[in-house]
Amino acid sequence: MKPLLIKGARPYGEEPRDLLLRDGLIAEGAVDDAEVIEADGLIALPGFVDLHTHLREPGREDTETIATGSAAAALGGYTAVFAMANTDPVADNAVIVQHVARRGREVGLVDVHPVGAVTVGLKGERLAELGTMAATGVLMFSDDGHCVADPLLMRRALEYSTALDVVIAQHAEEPRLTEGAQAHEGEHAARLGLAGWPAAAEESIIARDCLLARQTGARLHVCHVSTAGAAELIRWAKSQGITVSAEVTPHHLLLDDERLATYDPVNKVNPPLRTAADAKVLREALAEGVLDCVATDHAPHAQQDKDCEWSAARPGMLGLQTALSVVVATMVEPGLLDWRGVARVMSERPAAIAGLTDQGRPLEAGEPATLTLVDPAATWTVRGALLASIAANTPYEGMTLPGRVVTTVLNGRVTAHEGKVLQ
Ligand SMILES: NC(=O)N[C@@H](CC(=O)O)C(=O)O
Repeated sequence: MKPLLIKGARPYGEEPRDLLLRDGLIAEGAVDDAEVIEADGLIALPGFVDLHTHLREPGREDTETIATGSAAAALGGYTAVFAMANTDPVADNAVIVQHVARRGREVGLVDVHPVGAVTVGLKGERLAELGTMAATGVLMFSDDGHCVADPLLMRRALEYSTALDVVIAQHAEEPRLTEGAQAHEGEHAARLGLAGWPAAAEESIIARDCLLARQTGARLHVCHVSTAGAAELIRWAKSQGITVSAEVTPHHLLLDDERLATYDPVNKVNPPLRTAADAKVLREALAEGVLDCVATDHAPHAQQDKDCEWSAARPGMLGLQTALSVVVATMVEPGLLDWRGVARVMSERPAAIAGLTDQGRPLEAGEPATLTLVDPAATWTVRGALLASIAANTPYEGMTLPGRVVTTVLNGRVTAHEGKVLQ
């Protein structure tokens, strides 16, 4: 691999500096034979880490594969993704998680970390073999798409996780409170006659799980926090020294339940789009560090599962290629985060939460050459059909968003450059 010289990029948006990438690392000094990327005006950040991606393989390769999802990730500036376990078959055993990891390595565009299921078949009845999966390198377990609703099962999972030194990521949704739920329980759902998904369904599980994390000393991670009350609970738990971390999705930062008026199922997602007041609190909580990181919850769905009546549509939205731009629009442009802050919420914190040691590293000599170049001045118009995912269910269709990922580098190798994936 030839050395690569990135000329004039601004690490973390600060003073321009040349970055020499050699043998997979950021190096000191200069070389004559380096390939050059002119990066005047571009911002260099550590490669993004997504703790919450649905890659759909095995089982729904008609909507996404590990190859197409990895391409979308690289184009979105990501260098590592955590692939959720709600595949078919479910990733609840060593064979499936090893298969996902191996396919990720074969594709080679992004580090693919399989998430193991907490319970067998995501059924919430008995624990999956967490230890066997952890022995293959699984760092995070989640029944995402489903809540581990049984408090005793959740307690046991947290207890095992401490011995295995892994994270349990909870999809916080008390199922009895969301039976038949279609949208955030509030004014807009009421007007459309859609059954409500109350904030308390999310918040009651978060409160319970924080108490269980305190009891067990485990590392609890809360997926896709979507309400103001949930952010308050996380704030309280952290103030008590409970080891809890939390993510927020780009769509919950930008969009709200006024979108329901369109009656377009592209806006159907789990947890649902909440109120504008919730979104504002989430942005502030992310800026403050109460919420640790941004995670996409990239959830590709087939056209027939989205272009149908609301109640029949599957919940979920694409997110990998639009995440950075939505973070720029919601956090950077309003002055809530600077580029150091973007590095924190998109890369450093998610890497630390999962326990990755080769991602989210400082842009300094001797560190892995794993980084993303962003053009802060560019804008682009989102077209679902042009995204790398097989599915096209983006809620940002036709929107012009600020900030564009120009180049992604994983261990010294360019994986995406100017909108093209480089294998
Ligand atoms: N987040 C979503 O809206 N969808 C997720 C699973 C889920 O959480 O329902 C999916 O896998 O499609």
